[in-house]
Amino acid sequence: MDFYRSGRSRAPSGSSDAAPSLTSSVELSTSSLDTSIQTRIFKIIVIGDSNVGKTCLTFRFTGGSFPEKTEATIGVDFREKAVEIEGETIKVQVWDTAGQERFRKSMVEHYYRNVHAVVFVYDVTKMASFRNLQTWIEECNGHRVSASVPRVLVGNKCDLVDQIQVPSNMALKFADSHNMLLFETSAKDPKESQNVDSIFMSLACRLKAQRSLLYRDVEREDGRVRLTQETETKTMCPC
Ligand SMILES: Nc1nc2c(ncn2[C@@H]2O[C@H](COP(=O)(O)OP(=O)(O)OP(=O)(O)O)[C@@H](O)[C@H]2O)c(=O)[nH]1
Ligand SMILES: [Mg+2]
Repeated sequence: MDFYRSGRSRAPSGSSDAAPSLTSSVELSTSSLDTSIQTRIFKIIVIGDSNVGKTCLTFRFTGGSFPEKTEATIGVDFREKAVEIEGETIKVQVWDTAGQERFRKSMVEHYYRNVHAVVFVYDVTKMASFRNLQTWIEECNGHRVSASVPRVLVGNKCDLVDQIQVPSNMALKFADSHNMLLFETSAKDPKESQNVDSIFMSLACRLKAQRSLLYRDVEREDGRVRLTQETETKTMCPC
């Protein structure tokens, strides 16, 4: 699994296609070293039926508020947030995908390419959105997303307590059977904002712990450096 790093001249709109993987040995000038190893980027996609609240959840995490008004997402919207984990600043790049088939079909390949983690969302007040999770999971599996890519399940709109259709124990059973953590939350309720944050933070922590690219053996010669990439498993995480 490769992790993107910012400072390598790729905007979110460049998508994973434009984001070349790091090779095992990279030569950079000293001046570009600072920017190239500054920030790792984790690509997290948010998937689920239209209207379940994907845009609102990603907005809550990256912007800290609930959007007054949303429209159906067309293609994908990118939102980013820099988070600090164990002293390392990591950029969480959230791909807010479209739930409507007609707005997503040309983009699906891009969603799954080089994805680092997947957030499946359903609406706790709409049983159909929960039942459809199976289809979303099949789509994800159909795009050869590795089993090592962490996945979580999110039941949104818990503030609508009188309208809940999906019981927690049913959701928990489903999550367990797919080896996912379950978060029940609300993008709308400000008291739930920490819970929304923890969806993405738990993934970022897992990704950081799972595999870490380390740069070692920095050789400085005539203002140039050689970086050697290593992969290491880490277990420490503050989350
Ligand atoms: N009560 C309540 N409403 C919510 C919550 N989250 C989202 N909504 C509302 O649900 C509707 C759909 O939200 P979006 O975030 O646009 O849904 P989406 O999943 O992004 O939809 P697509 O872009 O079409 O896939 C909007 O009217 C939101 O205001 C929530 O936590 N509670
Ligand atoms: Mg949306």
